[in-house]
Amino acid sequence: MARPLIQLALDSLDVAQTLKLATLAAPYIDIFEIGTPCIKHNGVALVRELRRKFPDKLILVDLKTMDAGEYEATPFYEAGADICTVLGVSGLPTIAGVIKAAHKYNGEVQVDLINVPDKVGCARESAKLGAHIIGVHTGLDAQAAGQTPFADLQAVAKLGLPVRLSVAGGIKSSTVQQVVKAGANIVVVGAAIYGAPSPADAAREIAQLAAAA
Ligand SMILES: O=C([C@H](O)CO)[C@H](O)[C@H](O)COP(=O)(O)O
Repeated sequence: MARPLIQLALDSLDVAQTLKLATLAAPYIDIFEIGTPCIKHNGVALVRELRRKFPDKLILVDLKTMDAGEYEATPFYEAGADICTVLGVSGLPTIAGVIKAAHKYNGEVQVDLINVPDKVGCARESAKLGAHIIGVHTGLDAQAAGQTPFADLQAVAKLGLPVRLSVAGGIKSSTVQQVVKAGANIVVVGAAIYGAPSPADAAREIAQLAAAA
């Protein structure tokens, strides 16, 4: 398997803080995720700014699109996003719309399984439609209620779908190897990096652990 990619979730609303964190962690990060609260607050201009500052990084915009897939995602691909997310619960026509927008800009689509009741079924159908990445995701509120993404990751990985698997939801240095061994190709890390005393050291440690798993 190729080296797992590390995705840093940029979840601050503040642009200066977001750029500072991205700069500190950049040497250890493959994908910058502009988190949902951050993209809602700052909009497409932040995609352009990150693209300009980090021409060699992949940029994922965590739109979590729920409707009007092609219409909503198009300006973000146009601004330089490599990957946009769409909710699995949005349904197949919306997912297909984001895939159509991605094709126009040579981009990719991640279907986020957050709160999807039948995650295995949704992952199968999304892969059939042409989604590139399936995201197994325990959101911040579900994490606060004690949930984790580990069992769902195992269930989706077992399917052996022709897609990359991303995992998000409180991943940290003590769990990164567990998710890579379970089949994650992309490991998303937010709080364990931005909440660490040294985000750069935390990012380096997590990247090294993932590569060694
Ligand atoms: O996607 C996220 C969340 O739903 C807010 O939009 C987080 O960025 C994602 O969960 C990663 O952050 P951590 O769980 O803190 O690692």
